[in-house]
This record gives sequence, C-alpha cells and structure tokens, in this order.
Amino acid sequence: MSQTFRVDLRGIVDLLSHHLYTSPQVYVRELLQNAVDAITAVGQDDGSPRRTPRIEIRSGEATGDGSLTISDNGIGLSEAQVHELLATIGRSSKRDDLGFARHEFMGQFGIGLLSCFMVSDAIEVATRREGGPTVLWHGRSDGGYTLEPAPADRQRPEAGTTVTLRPRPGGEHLLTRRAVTELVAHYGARLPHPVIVDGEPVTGGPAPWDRPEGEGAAERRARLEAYCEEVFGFTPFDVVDVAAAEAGLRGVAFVLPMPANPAVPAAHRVYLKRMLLAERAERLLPEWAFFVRCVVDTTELRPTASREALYEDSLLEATREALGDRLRGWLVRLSVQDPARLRSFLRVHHLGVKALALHDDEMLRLVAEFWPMETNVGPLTLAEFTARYGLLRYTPLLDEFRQLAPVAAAQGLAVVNAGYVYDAELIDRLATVDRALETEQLRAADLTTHLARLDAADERAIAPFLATADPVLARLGCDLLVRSFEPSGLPALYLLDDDTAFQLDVRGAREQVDETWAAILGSLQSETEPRPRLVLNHRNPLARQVLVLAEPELRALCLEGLYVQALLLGHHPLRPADTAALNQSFLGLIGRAVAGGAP
Ligand SMILES: Nc1ncnc2c1ncn2[C@@H]1O[C@H](COP(=O)(O)OP(=O)(O)OP(=O)(O)O)[C@@H](O)[C@H]1O
Repeated sequence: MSQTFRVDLRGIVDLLSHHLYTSPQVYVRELLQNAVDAITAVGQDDGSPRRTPRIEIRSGEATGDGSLTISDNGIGLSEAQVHELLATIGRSSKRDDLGFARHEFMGQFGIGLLSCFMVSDAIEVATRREGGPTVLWHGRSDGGYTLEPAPADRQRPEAGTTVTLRPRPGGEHLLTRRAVTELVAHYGARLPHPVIVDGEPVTGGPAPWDRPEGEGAAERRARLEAYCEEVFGFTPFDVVDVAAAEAGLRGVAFVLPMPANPAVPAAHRVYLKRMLLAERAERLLPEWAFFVRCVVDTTELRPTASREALYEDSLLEATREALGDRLRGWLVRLSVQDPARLRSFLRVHHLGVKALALHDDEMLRLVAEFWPMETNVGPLTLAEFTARYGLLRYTPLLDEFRQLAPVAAAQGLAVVNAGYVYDAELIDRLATVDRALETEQLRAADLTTHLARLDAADERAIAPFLATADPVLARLGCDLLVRSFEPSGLPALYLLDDDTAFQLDVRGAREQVDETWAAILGSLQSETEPRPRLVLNHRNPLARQVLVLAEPELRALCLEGLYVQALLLGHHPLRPADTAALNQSFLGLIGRAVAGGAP
C-alpha cells in the first residue's frame, strides 16, 4: 500500500527557520528579496501597468511598539495565492511549470519567509492583488496560521504587501533603526530600487562592477582601490575587470599585494542579482588563483538553499574556467606591456603562477621567461640560462644543489637549483613542450665524472695512503676517491645523492626493527651496496700534504678530520659514528700539536 511521508510541522519550521541560516540577521535579506521579486513580477505575472517601485521599512522606533514593517507596491497576493504560496512550505511562485527557478527572480525555494521566525514568533502579512481586497495572514512558528479579510481601516490603497514582525523577547535589537539600516546597507545597498528606512533612502553609490557615465579611468581605479581597502582590508597590487557571460557575471578581481597562503581557500564577495549573497564565497575561481579576491554580481549562478554560498554545478565550473582565463589574459598582457611589473608580481605570487604553468603552456612560457631561478652562476630565468649555456642542467633537490653548486661552478658547470616547489616538474614539462630543449639532472654521483683524474705518477705517490685509508673510511661507510679539481681551496668533498641517502636510511632502520619489518624494508633495499664518496682534492695543498704523510696514525686522524669537515660543509647531519670520528680526530690532532709544541 503506497503511503506518503508524514511531516512534523513544528520540527520542519524549526529546522528551516533556525538551523539553515548561520545568523538571524539574514531575515532582512529574505524580506528585501521578496519585495524586489514582487516588484519584478508586476506587469509580467499580472499584466497590470508598471508603477514606480517602492520598498519602505519602518523600524522598531518608527512603529513605536518595537515591531518592524516592510511594505512594497509589488504584485501582492490573492486569498487563494496566500494559501497556496505563503502558507505552503516549499511552494514558490518563482519557479516555472517544470519546477526550474525563473531567471528574473531571486527566490526559488519557497522557504525564505520562514527565516523571520528567527526574530519573531509570528509573521503578519497584509497583501492585496490588483483589483482584489486586502487579506491578512498570521503565521505562527508552531506551524499554524489564520487568514481573514482585512477590516476597513486596514485596506491597502494599492496592490502590494506589508509584512509585520513583532520582536521575540531578547531579539528587539535586530529590529531597531540602527540595526535595520546597517543590514539593509549590507545586503541591499546595490539593489536596483532604493530602500527607504524610516523615511531615509539607503543607497550605496555605484557598485564595483558599475561604470557610471563620465567616470574617468583614474577616478574608477581610485574608487575601486578604496572599496578594496574597506571591504578586503588591502590596497590591491592591481585591479582586473572580470566577466563571464554565461553566468551573467561581471565584477572586479583585486590582486593581493602580499603572498597568500595557498592552503587557505580564497573567499570572494558574491552578489546575486545585486543582492549580497555571500561575503566569503569559495570556489568561484580556480584553485591556482589564490592571489586575488573578487567582488562579482551574477544573475545565473545558483545559490544554496541557505543562500549563503554558491551551488556547485556545471555552470559554476564553466564560470571558474572563464574567470581563470581572464586572469591568465591579464598576466599575459602584463608580460607584454609592463614586464618589470610582472616581475614584481611574480616575486610575491610565483607559486600560484607556477602551479598553473604545470598544465598551461602560456604560463609555462611566462615563468620560463620572467621568473629568475637560483643557479650557481647567479639568478637567471630559464630562458636566459638556456640561451647562455644550451644545456639546461639542474639539481632536483635543494640539498644536492647546496653541495654541488660551488664545485660545479669551479668546473665550469652551470646548474639550476630546481629544488623549490614545482621547479623540477616545470623543467620536465618545458622539455616535453619544447623538443629542441636539452635537459640534464646533475646528481652528486655524476659530479665525479667531471672531476679530473690524477696522472700516473701522482697515482703511484698516493697508493700507500689509499691502502691505509680503507679501514678508516670502511668504518664510516664511505668510499674514497682522489681527484684534482677547483676550487683548490676545498680540501675534500662529500658526495651523497638522494638514492644513496635513501638506501642508507633503509639499512639503518633495518638494524633497529623486528624481523617482519626488516623483511619489508629488505624489499626496498637495492642489491648493490650504495656508498657515499669522500673525494680528496689533489689540487688543495693541505690535502696533498696529508696524502703523502708517512705516519699511519697521523694520516688516519687527518683523514677523519677532512671527512667530518666535508660533511659539515655539505650540510649533512652527523651520525653517532661521525661524531665519534670528529672527537677522535680533533682531540688526537690537538694532542699531537700540544706534544709537538712542548719544550
Ligand atoms: N512581498 C511579497 N509579495 C508577494 N508575494 C510574496 C511576498 N513575499 C512572499 N511572497 C510569496 O510567498 C512565496 C514564498 O516566499 P518565500 O520567501 O518563503 O520563498 P521564495 O522567495 O519563493 O523562495 P526562497 O526560499 O528562495 O526565498 C513566494 O514565492 C511568493 O509567491
């Protein structure tokens, strides 16, 4: 047997009036929206001639008894419509026969009026349709209502509606002149019709997206900068007009003058048909555009039922893309018209642009041409680097760059530090896009191939040293090489690449865990034993003297000392065995020095 759901009316009214919205203040927005929609419907839905729109509010002070009234000369409702529309939760006159929101109205859900129960226990509506009598409706927050013909002294002279709210105890402050004026200014100052509060019109001047006749470019810019300062709290780096025709959207994007946290979603101010929808709407722009804050008005994007955010649908997705395109266009224009200014923009917001460049060729070109990368021959853009050196050689890790940069520079090898976020991926992508571009990763292990071997005589001379060095370095888990290279001031170089460092970590961890884990870690370990390398520099006078020391014990102390110094220079962490080597060599050498200098 088919049945229909039963509804606990009190629960539904409570849910929709108290728990849907984040603040009771939105009751003003819902009332204003109904008044504007009722005015819009005049002539369209009732065929009557258009009249000068009027929306008037009387605050608690003006009515004298603390209640608030809002009157419009809109379309009004007949008795039958009151039953059907006002008194039926979820029924709205603003949807078409198929149930879709009608484009010309702001409302659509048929629940907005219930928000008034946040400030009042009862809602009174006096309404009149063109040519009909005025009717009085009383709705209560327990879900009950009465409807009766208005007495003679309450007949309205013209079609329209007046809503009266009596404050519930403790809620009086939301119906005062000050509160109501502020709320009208907040939500409704950009509406197409002026709203009168206690006889005073509340208007907000031109909206950011307006272009008042006679306003010059500089004047507009100053107005928008002042607006940004007031609303977002910063003076913008630049002001960009944005639009998305499909969404009936126009507005302005303000570029932040300071870095923004990419992890915090950018919040924008969104108006729907000129009524403030949300002060902190997210997902209006693509994620990479975290460097702007927008204020926009849209006629087509859909609000959520609470009317405090945008509904995520395909139109919002298309709008996001269209707005993203606008910002890209602005960046490209800047690169052509004012490269210096683009550079200062990139100094602050390079992360956003790089993120975009990972899947956008135009932005990739822009980053390659304008973003100065760190290299071991000074800051250079990727375009400058490749023009100068042909081969785009880079280190993908910051630590590796620090280790290798000075030595590589001394060998005449220019290297780009691609260790910062996105840089290595950008270089990879650049190579995919530009087939003629040659790139090469410089790894610690590869550097030795660029360091000159010794001649045969020198090799022979150091052979005894190498023989005794083995046990010392074996203890420290390191291989020894002797090469001749610049800078000659550097006695030794410790080379550890990422793979070797990983393998060493795995090995260290295996020794400390139980069998099961050791087996799992074992699967990560490579067959061959990777070892870091200590490269002694034969061109360094001190290293050369050490290499020919006759006494084995002194040779071992010096070698340990050079090993630890190379570790420290490369910013490598010291393991317990390294600290022991440092102590041993330092104290041993001091002991020797003291003994040697004693009378
Ligand atoms: N000032 C008014 N003049 C004429 N009709 C009104 C007025 N206020 C409300 N109504 C009628 O009551 C219906 C319900 O209003 P309510 O504010 O609850 O929902 P809505 O505006 O249709 O949609 P939403 O929930 O999205 O605001 C409206 O569709 C409209 O037909």
